[in-house]
Amino acid sequence: MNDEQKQQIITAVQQILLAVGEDPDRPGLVETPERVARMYAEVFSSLQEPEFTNYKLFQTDSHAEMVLVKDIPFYSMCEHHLLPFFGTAHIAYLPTDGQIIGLSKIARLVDYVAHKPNVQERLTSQLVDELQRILQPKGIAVELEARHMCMEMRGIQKTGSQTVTTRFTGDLNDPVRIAEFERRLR
Ligand SMILES: Nc1nc2c(ncn2[C@@H]2O[C@H](COP(=O)(O)OP(=O)(O)OP(=O)(O)O)[C@@H](O)[C@H]2O)c(=O)[nH]1
Ligand SMILES: [Zn+2]
Repeated sequence: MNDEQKQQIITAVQQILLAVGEDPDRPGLVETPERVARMYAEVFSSLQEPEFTNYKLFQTDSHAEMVLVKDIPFYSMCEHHLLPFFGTAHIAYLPTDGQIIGLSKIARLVDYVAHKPNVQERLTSQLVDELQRILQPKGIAVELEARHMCMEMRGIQKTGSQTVTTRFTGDLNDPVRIAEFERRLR
């Protein structure tokens, strides 16, 4: 995020503080707009990166079984209220011809798709689309479990409710494979 973008956020936050009835000049708040600008630069960092490129692929002899990385924590911002939604991502794929990805890069991909305004369904789809582009695996399974602050601290106020989204593709879009994936998650 460049200085001009940061200044636009600072001005906007000052206006919001005024509009909600606060005094943006009181000591506790004078630095807040700049802090919020730095915070948005961080939580929306992917808007400045048009493509996820930070990954490495490796070749194994012939690993063809399901690779599952589960319980990857993520934090995102709901695009309807700009409030956090957060939880865990579980990601599995079936390698094609032994082609695998560094495990940490799967977690980095989760951060990449999470660091922009989103809805949980699109976050789920984007993970699948990116893995397909990067790995061309024989199949992909993605499950996200998340709590939405827009449903908990306001509005309907359903504290602790969880939203679960899934998407399965290729050879993992099969009842036996899905059951195996779900069994490994529990
Ligand atoms: N499908 C989906 N909906 C979401 C997500 N995050 C927030 N929402 C919903 O987006 C909807 C926005 O509805 P609106 O009626 O426009 O907004 P609202 O008046 O603030 O709605 P309430 O939350 O019901 O008070 C709400 O039902 C939210 O629960 C998400 O990730 N996926
Ligand atoms: Zn919301």
